[in-house]
Amino acid sequence: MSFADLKYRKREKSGKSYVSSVQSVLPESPVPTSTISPQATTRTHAQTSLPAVFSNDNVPASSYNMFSSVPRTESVGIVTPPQETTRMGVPATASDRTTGTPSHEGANTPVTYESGMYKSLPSFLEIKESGQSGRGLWSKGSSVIRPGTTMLSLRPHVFSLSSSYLPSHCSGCAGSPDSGLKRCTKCRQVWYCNPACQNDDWSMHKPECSSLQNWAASAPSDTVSVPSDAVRCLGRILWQIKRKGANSIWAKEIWAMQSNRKIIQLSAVDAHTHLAQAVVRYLGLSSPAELEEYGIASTADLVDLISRFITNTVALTSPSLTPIGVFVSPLVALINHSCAPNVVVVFPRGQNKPEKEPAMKVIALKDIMPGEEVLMSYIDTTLPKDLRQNALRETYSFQCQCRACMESTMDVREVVWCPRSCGGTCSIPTEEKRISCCTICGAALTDPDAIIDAARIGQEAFDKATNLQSIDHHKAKQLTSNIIPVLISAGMTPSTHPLLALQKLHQMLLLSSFSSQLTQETLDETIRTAGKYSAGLTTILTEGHPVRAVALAELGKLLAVDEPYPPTPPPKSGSSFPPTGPARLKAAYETHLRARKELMIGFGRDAEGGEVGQSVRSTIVQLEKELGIWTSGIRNALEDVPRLPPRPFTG
Ligand SMILES: C[S@@+](CC[C@H](N)C(=O)[O-])C[C@H]1O[C@@H](n2cnc3c(N)ncnc32)[C@H](O)[C@@H]1O
Repeated sequence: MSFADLKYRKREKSGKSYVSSVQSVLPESPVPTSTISPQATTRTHAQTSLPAVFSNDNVPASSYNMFSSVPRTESVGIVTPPQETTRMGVPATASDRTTGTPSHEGANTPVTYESGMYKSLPSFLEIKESGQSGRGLWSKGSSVIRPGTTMLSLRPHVFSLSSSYLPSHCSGCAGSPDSGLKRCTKCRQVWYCNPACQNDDWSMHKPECSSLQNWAASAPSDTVSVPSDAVRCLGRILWQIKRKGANSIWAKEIWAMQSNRKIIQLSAVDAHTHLAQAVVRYLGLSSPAELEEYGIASTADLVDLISRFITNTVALTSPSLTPIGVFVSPLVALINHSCAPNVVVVFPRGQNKPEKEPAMKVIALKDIMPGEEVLMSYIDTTLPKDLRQNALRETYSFQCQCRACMESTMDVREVVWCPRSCGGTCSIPTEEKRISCCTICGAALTDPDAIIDAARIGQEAFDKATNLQSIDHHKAKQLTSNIIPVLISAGMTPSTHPLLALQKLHQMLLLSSFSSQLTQETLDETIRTAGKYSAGLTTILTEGHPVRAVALAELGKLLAVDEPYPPTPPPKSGSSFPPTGPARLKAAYETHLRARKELMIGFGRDAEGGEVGQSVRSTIVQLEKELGIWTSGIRNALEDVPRLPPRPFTG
C-alpha cells in the first residue's frame, strides 16, 4: 500500500488523514497539505548478511579538491539558506521549548548528564541553563581557553551524505579517497572505502539498504531515486532507536535535544509535514501505529522528533568546508547561537584512522574566559543582520539578541565607500533611511536611489545565478561577470552583501571552467576575484575563522598555479594584482604562510590545521625550494657576469 493509499483509507475510516493529524499537532496550521507522489512502499524484511559491496562497477571517487564548493540544496537545519519571510510566530521563551522523552511508556526516565555521550565533556566545560536560550555549554575552571584549542572531539551520533556526494564519499567514514570506493551491490546507492568502513556502518545500513531499494523502485524519475539527506538521516535515527531500544542511552540522548514543536513558524509547517510524510514512506510503514516500535507512540512524538532534528542538525562538511551532508550530535546540539561566535564545528581529517572518522571537532576561535558561554553560529555570519535574523526565526524559532545583532554601529556587511573617496564608509541607504553620511568626513551620499537599486538587482542576480549554476554554467558566469562591476561602481566595499557572496560564486564558476588551455586572463581574473573575496572575509570574520583560512589557502593555491606561457601583458586598466614571475611566486608563498597560521586556529592546532593545513604546509616547502632556486639562480647569474677589465687609458 502506498502512503497516498494510506491517506485515502484513513479518511474513509475516520474522516481524518494521517497527514492532517501531523498538521493538527503543529501550532495553528492553516497551510494546506501538499500531496506527495504516490509510490508503493511495501514493508521489507531486514537482511541478515552484508551485501557484497565490492562489485566491478565502481564509480571513481572525486579527488581532493580544495576549490570544490557547492551550495547545499537538499537539507534542513543550520545550513538552510535564509529566506525573506514575514514573521508569524513569537520569540521563544524557555517554557515554549521542550526537551526530554517522548510521551509513550517505557522511555520516560530522563538521560542524566553523567551518562553516555555526556561523559566525553572535558573538565573545563559544563552544561548550564539560561533564561534566554535554555541549556548551553559554558566554560568552567580557572583557565582561559585559547584560539585553536580543540574543545570537543567525537563522532556524530548519526550522519547522512547529501545525494550528490553519495558516489564520491564513503558512507562509513565520510572520506573521499582518490580512488577505490566500492558500492553496495544491493541498493547500489551507497559507497564504502573498504570492508572495515562497510562493517562499521552495517547496523545503520542494513535496514536502510532495503528502504533505498524500495524508494528507487517506486521513484518516478532518476533524479529523485534517493531520498534527501534529511529523510535518510531521520531514517537512520529511527532504525537505531529500534535496534538499541527506546530506553537506551543513545535514544534518550536524541530525545534530550530541544524540540520547538510548539513554536514552529507557520512558514516552516509545510517543511515539517513533508519531512514527516517522506520519513513514514521511506520506512515502508503501512500504518502510523507501526511507528511504536521506533519509540514513537503518537503523531505528536513524530512531529517532536522532526522538530528536534531540524532544530539540532548541523552541516557535515569536507575538510575544505564544502557542505556534504548533515549530522546530529546531541552534545554539539547543546551549543547556543551567536552571530559573533567563539567556537566553530569542523571536520579537519588528516589525522585519524578511518574508523575514527568522521571526527567532528569544536574549536575555540577566540579567548574564552572561565564562566563564559560557548557559542557557535547556526547561520552564515557574512549575511547582514536582517537576513541572519530571518533565517534564525524561520529554522530555530528565536529572535537573536547577540552582540552583533544588538550593536548600533555601522555594519561592514552593508556599506559603500565615501562619495568623496576619503577612505571612510557610509551605511547602505534603505527606503526607510535614505540619508547616509561618511563615518570620517561626514559627506552625504548624493544618489541613494542608485545604491538601493544596485543592492536590489545585485540580490536578484545572485539568486538567479545560484539557481542557474548547475543548469547553465555559462549563463550563471555571465550574470556574475556583469553584475559585479555594477555593484563595485555603486561603491560597495568587498565585505558588503551581496557583493561578497557574488565574488565567491564568481570565483567558483571561474574555477569550474578551468581547462588545460587556461589563459592568463582567466587565471588572473580568478586570482583577483579570490583576492577580493578573501579581503571581504578578512573584514568580517575573526582571524583564524576556518572560512577565512580556507579562502586564503585557495588564493595562495591560485597564485602558485604555473602562469600560462607565453605570458600576456597586464590589463591596460593598470591593476598591479596579481604580479607575474618571481613576484607572483613570492605572493603565493606569503599567502600560504598566512593561510597556514589561520588554518592552525580554525581547524585546531592538534590537527595541524587538518587536511587543508597539512596540504598547505607541503606546498610551503615546495615554494621555499622554488623560491630558493630563483634566488640562487639570480645570485649565480649576477656572480657569473664577467667582470670587464679596466678600460685602457687612451689619452
Ligand atoms: C541547537 S539548540 C541549542 C540548545 C538548546 N538551548 C537546548 O536547551 O537544548 C537550538 C535552540 O536553542 C535556542 N537558542 C539557541 N541560541 C539562542 C540564542 N542566542 N537566543 C535565544 N535562544 C537560543 C533556540 O530555541 C534554538 O532553537
